[in-house]
Amino acid sequence: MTCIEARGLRKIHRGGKGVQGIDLSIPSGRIVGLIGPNGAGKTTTLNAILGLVPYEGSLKVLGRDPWREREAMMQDVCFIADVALLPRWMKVWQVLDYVEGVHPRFDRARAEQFLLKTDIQKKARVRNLSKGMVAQLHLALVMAIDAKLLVLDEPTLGLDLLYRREFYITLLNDYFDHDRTILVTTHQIEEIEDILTDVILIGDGRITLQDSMDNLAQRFVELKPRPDTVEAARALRPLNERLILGQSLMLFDGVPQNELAALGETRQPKLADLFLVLMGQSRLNKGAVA
Ligand SMILES: Nc1ncnc2c1ncn2[C@@H]1O[C@H](COP(=O)(O)OP(=O)(O)OP(=O)(O)O)[C@@H](O)[C@H]1O
Repeated sequence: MTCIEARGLRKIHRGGKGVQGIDLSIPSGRIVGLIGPNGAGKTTTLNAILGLVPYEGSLKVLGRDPWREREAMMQDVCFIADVALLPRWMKVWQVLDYVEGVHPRFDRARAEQFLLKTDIQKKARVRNLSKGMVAQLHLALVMAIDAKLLVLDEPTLGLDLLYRREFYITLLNDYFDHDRTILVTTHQIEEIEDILTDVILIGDGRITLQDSMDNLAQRFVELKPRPDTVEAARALRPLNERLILGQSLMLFDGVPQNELAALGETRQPKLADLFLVLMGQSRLNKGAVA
């Protein structure tokens, strides 16, 4: 089943920036990273998916139109924004009471069970919790909601490395299953690349790449050619070549791995390196057109 389907999705803000007409197809049961530089259009895309802004084009989330059927759609959707905003004056047990009161799919016992694994006291006020604890509390609330789609916009912003790691591990172990879909944006690509099943790269409101991590691993190969094979490797038209300590490192798209292995050392590129090359290229192409 398809979780999110967009055709020609367009949301232009005053000033001309925004999302310039994108196609998306996200099947259920995937963990998808929406990745792009500052101002790329990630939050605008998420806002359209969450039915928070009107848009042009067609968009279906869990079979519904988010703008016209937001209330029904949100019964199956959960969202964590980049700032874990919880009322600072509330005590933790009051937060639990509140969510229990407003969300039909909230399992309070499950949230409390999760909180037991943290240092968060139920009688503590939100304002006295550390940033990491607020994120843990937020996560406890979200994980106790039986949603089909979880949308996370920079969920670990401002957290230290330990909290960030714990956040994703908990999410994977205690929340994700194959009926659920997670859509996450983050600038910390290295930290999520191992948990993603799919990647969407977005830049200047346009999609540069949309593929599964498995396909990316097949498609893209990094090669450190031997000195005597550098020219032969260049003839295979790498997407990019850079020098590391005087040695050439090339990135290829769609050249068979065994062909490249004959020319030197090959490895799978890190998502962050792929991002830098593809985003750099889309900027260069834009420059060429302009
Ligand atoms: N309400 C608005 N009015 C005018 N321009 C806006 C508005 N919201 C966003 N923009 C512009 O649209 C573009 C996309 O913004 P968006 O917030 O979607 O990017 P983003 O990829 O989430 O960026 P970041 O990683 O910095 O959060 C940016 O150039 C931004 O300045």
